[in-house]
Amino acid sequence: MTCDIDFKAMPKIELHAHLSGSISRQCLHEIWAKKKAAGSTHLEDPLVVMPVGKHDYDLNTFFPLFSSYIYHLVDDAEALLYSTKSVVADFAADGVVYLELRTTPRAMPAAGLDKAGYIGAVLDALAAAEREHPSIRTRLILSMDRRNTLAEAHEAVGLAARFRARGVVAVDLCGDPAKGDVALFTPAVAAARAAGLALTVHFAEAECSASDAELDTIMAWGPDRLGHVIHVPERVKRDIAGRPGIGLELCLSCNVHAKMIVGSFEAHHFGEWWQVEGVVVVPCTDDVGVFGSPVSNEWRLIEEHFKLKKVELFGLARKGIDVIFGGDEEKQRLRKIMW
Ligand SMILES: CNc1ncnc2c1ncn2[C@@H]1O[C@H](COP(=O)(O)O)[C@@H](O)[C@H]1O
Repeated sequence: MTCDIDFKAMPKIELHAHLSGSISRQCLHEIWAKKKAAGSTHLEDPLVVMPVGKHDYDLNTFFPLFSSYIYHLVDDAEALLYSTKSVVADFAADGVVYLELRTTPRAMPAAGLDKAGYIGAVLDALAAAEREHPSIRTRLILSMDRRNTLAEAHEAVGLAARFRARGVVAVDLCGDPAKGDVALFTPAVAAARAAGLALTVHFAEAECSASDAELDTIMAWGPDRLGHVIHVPERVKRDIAGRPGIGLELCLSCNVHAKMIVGSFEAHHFGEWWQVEGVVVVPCTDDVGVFGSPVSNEWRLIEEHFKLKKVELFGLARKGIDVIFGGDEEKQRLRKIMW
């Protein structure tokens, strides 16, 4: 028997959403159609490149979507503004009342935007979207990419510090888990901490990124939140559970569709973590534009596969407020909205 919750109407928070991966195919198509009509793109229609209903991207086919397609399509200020506003509108329509988007600073030479210009434009778009959708508040996290050099990582941290007053709250480490050595980023993480920024890190996403050395390095950074948290040995699980207040951003549909876990939803480690004392589990979408499951559907899947009762679902959703990076005032606003 299922409970009768309207998961779309339920006020929700979303803390792990990559901007470029959250753009809907329809929005990408609209951007493409406009460019095509103006004769300014030779790219194929996104609805051909990423057919509607196709969500089975694995880690080998997923990352190239950005470098070989989406970044070439969303490559100017107009497309960036349009797509960012569309992402926020989609989350707001899905009942999200607080959204932390994350993005990797990237220059857009065709638009004359350097990395700072890119972040400024994203923040402008978030502010405009909030004016159009007053139910939702947004913050921005800047991602360091595992393929970055240390200098590039420092640049991302510097931008995060520079744009703090405009709503950048944290830094993230993301990117292809098969690439890079996270130990390289320790000085950049220290700089982020010194600047008062929060820290969230993609953690044990793939077997190849779950070596003892990598997990120990990341845990030594003292992350506020961890993303994915899949290939975690018992020893490290105990370490996580021994850090009260740590947030776990778990992305069920992403992990299932990308075959990052063995088995389907009922095998997801959400089932293992959601009741662990002190740990705050927050269901997130990761890349709703690619994996196609809005956060309302992630909650529905949780209800379906883990049989949480209504009071448990609402309690879990509200608990997520404790681990947002948006500050006390925002937490208070959310506690009023979320029962
Ligand atoms: C399987 N889940 C994931 N694991 C690791 N990194 C991911 C990711 N999903 C997205 N990204 C990272 O986010 C970038 C796209 O958004 P932005 O251009 O930054 O807005 C991707 O290039 C990748 O580095």
